[in-house]
Amino acid sequence: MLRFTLKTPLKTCKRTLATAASGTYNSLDRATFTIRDGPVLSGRSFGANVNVSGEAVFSTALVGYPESMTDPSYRGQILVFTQPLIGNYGVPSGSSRDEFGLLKYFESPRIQCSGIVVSDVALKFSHWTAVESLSSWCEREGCAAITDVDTREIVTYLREQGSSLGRITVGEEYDADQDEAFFDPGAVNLVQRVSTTQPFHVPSPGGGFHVAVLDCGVKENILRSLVSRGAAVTVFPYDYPIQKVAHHFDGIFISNGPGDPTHCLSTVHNLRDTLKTFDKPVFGICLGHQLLGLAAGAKTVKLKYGNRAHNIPALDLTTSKCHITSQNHGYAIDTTTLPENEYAEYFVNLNDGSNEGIIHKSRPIFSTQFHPEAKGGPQDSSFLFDRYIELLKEYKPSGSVTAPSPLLIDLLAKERVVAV
Ligand SMILES: NC(=O)CC[C@H](N)C(=O)O
Repeated sequence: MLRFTLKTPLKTCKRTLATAASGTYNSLDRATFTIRDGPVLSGRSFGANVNVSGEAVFSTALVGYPESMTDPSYRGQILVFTQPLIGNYGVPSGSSRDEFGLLKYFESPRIQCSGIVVSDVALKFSHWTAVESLSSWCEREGCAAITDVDTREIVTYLREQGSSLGRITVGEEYDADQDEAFFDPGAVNLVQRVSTTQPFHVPSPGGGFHVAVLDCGVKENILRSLVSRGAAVTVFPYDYPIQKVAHHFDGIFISNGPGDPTHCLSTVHNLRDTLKTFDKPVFGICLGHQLLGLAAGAKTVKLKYGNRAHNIPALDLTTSKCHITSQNHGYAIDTTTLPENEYAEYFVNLNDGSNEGIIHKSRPIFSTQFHPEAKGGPQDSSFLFDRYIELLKEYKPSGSVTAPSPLLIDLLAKERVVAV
């Protein structure tokens, strides 16, 4: 007979009563999840004692809640998980760093979404990396969290009605008069809230390349994907006039980030200016892809309810190979507006036909709507980072020195400098 011994004992969050073992949450405060002009669901609060509102979005990913919740692209959103049981492997340490000095488990130093909605929170957790429960993490970080609601009803509604605003209210009953209290993250520039406020530098051991990263809310694993492959990065605020320094670098990278890309018109302007003369490799991911598209002259559209999952098929139109990809976006490039003389569609989404990438017809410039850094997985498309590194090599003049000078780099911060 097979016998399991748990190496890590099951731990229990502090508010658990005996009833939690039988799957009820009577020990938790009452809470309400409300969709504007939509369903109102009663549940139990297991996070911070705060009322929040924002865009209600759903993710069908089965794993990766710590990574998703710390991904700056989720800023201003209430994340509904379709995976019914969330929290069972707890939360890893937010201060652990890897060999590059980057956050080992989180995608940024804090929880970025405003709230989370789950069907069945696991009040007991077990994992060798876990240091606390999902509940205590949410409580400590000020993230609202509601459980014991039917997430199938929410997702059915969002898929039919499209993107909607939602609210989590703790303790009190829903009050229809508060409708004006719904915060619409699409109406504001969220990138300025998550971008570093000063340039910072992450060296790469043995790195022969130096890439300028435009930080619109960059994930740690994007930086790791670059520095682990030999490209040191200097990360600039999203609206930094990159055209003034681009010639010092071997390539430019444009990061992911929250909200509507048309709020970042200064970045679009700077990129357009840079691309007039910068003839080295450029790579963009998600918001970075959309900003590259806008700089190229294309337009972006808001999708009905977006794509958030870890198993979305994207077809590479240059090879006819399909890759399973990780995604988190609500906007997309309208390929009918892409200037055909310069750019071609690179990848297309096999579920809904939306654009998943663009590629320049004669220059080393490409971008993807999906996430090749994929944290959480799958890592099928990580080869795009290898391709970018190959391009950096190909376009680096032989004998050229990686700049700016080490002296200037020493003066820069070593990690992102966040607005308080
Ligand atoms: N992950 C991202 O970079 C998201 C891009 C953009 N905010 C969108 O929702 O489409």
